[in-house]
Amino acid sequence: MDSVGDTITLMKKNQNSACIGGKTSLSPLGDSFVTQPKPLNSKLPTSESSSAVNHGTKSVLHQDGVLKSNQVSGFESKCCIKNSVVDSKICDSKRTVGPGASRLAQGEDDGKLNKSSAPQSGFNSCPSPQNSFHSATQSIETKDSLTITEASECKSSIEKLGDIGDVSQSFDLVESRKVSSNYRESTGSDISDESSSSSMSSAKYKPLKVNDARWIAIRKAQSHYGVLQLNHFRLLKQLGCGDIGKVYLSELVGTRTHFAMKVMNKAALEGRKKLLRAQTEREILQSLDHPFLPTLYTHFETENHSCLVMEFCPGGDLHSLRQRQPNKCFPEHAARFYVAEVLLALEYLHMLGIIYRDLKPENVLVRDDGHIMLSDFDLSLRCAVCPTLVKSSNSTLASKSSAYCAQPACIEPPSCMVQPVCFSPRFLFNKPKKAKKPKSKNDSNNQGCPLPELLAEPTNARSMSFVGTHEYLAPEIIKGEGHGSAVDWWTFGIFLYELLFGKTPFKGQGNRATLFNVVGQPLRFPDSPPVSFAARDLIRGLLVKEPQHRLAYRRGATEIKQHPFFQSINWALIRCATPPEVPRPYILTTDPPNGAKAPAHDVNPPGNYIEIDFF
Ligand SMILES: Nc1ncnc2c1ncn2[C@@H]1O[C@H](COP(=O)(O)OP(=O)(O)OP(=O)(O)O)[C@@H](O)[C@H]1O
Repeated sequence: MDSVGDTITLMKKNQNSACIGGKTSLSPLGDSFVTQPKPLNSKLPTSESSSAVNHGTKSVLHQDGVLKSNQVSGFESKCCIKNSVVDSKICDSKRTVGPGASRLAQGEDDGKLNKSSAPQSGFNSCPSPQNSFHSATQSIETKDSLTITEASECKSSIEKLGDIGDVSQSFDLVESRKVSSNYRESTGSDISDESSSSSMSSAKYKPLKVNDARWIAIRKAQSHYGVLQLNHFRLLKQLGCGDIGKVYLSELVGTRTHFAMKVMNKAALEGRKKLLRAQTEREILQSLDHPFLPTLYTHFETENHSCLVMEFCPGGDLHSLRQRQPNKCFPEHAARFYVAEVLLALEYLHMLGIIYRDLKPENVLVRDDGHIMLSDFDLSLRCAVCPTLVKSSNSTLASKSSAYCAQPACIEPPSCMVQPVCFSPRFLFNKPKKAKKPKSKNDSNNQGCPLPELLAEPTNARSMSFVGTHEYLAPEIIKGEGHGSAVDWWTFGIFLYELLFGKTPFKGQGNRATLFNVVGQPLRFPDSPPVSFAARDLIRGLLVKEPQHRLAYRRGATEIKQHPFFQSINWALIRCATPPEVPRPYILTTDPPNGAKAPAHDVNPPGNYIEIDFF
């Protein structure tokens, strides 16, 4: 095996062929606490597909990441998918605010919000909400350190997935863990040792991945090679460029399984004080197991780079997809579909104590089956969350005063960190003892058994960080008041607004004006396109400036799910719903020009390569 080192070899576009398409085979995940839908597709990857190595073929990459090959004559060196979709994000201008990103007015407007450019006079001269901006600037100035502080103060609600030393052993365990994988271990720390990174992201508690062909391929490769490294992957194409790394379409050599590999330069990260962010992102990714969230298949370090190997989404992002809609707006049914899936992803994240903080169409990727994947966790905040019974099965509020879970209060008992799937039975069978009330007519009609309602949201978490995207920033972030999970519901409202109207509601001439509008301007709807009352009502509920009065503040995602806008959504079966648009298959021709068949273990098969330097 050749060591790639700091220079990574990027295969020429027309050398390997991969085409993405096919039908979904998403695994099931219980809908919050209430439903456990049947697996959508339990048959899944065939050994036939995962072992296929065909040179001189035209290949179709299916949902499970495996190339299904059809013999074709000659070569095809075309990309039949909207290349523009995939390429359109490469190094595009970003809307994200964060350390090192274009925070507030950095580089835009007059730059007065920047620490070094005497910001306060600009803010102090403004009426009403302006004083709040003053504190926003303070937040900005201390952002990096605050982020570190909040990270170390918050005990992680995310399991710390230990490295698995024995590869073959861990591979064997995949099946047997199907049954016992209903909960995650809690950890007392959310900061792992940077030096302890390994190429193994644990499948320990990822029941959805058991039959995933990509997962199986990674496991097999790990048992064959030991720790996976950069040279076990062939980089086929740059998919995008983020604030802390570049993302490449890559192939696990000899397997024809494809991944999105995020490559980050460690020195650059360190220089820009972003090591912690990168680490947070990796740890969050490791903990996820949800149909609408990315899977981290493995991660590894080279001398200079840190690499995350994730699920590849060939459909581009919702921002690009919206640009291609008539009038650059999604029809209401399409918007409903996308926001509903995003809602489930956010709900799951909140249950894990993760506040996402960077929702925007650019971060919602489209899988080849048309369902979504929420990506990009480097701005997310982790904190503890304690599931709280809001409404018992007899429809009574368990306790108004204890209906919300304050972040610090939950750190102590490790039992706080239970998997959502454990909630339902636990509360169903341990109803709070209450004096029995005589049954009303309505109660008896109710079959006596409405499902209990739980709140598992870091609602009361208090972060002072100034992160997000200007047009999407919640007022409490701008005002520097401290924020919890309600910021995600604000951004959710902006997100729905943008999908429906093709623009965000508070956008000003520049970033600074936008921030003033968010804090001080009332919400307005354009006259066109016509949007239903229910949609506008939902947006109004979400875009309430005071987080305490915002929809979902009290009862979390459940409140939003119950809104009439989502009346037609079957939450438990949304993964079976037909997406508004399924991306056309993605084809890359990947055949070596001489038709030579590369051995499965050959990490540098013959052919032309482009050598590129990162950063
Ligand atoms: N799993 C994936 N499948 C396909 N494309 C991806 C995937 N992940 C990322 N990309 C592409 O790479 C781009 C960069 O992604 P990345 O998450 O590094 O940065 P970002 O979304 O721009 O945000 P940030 O800079 O804050 O990290 C994305 O915009 C997207 O186009």
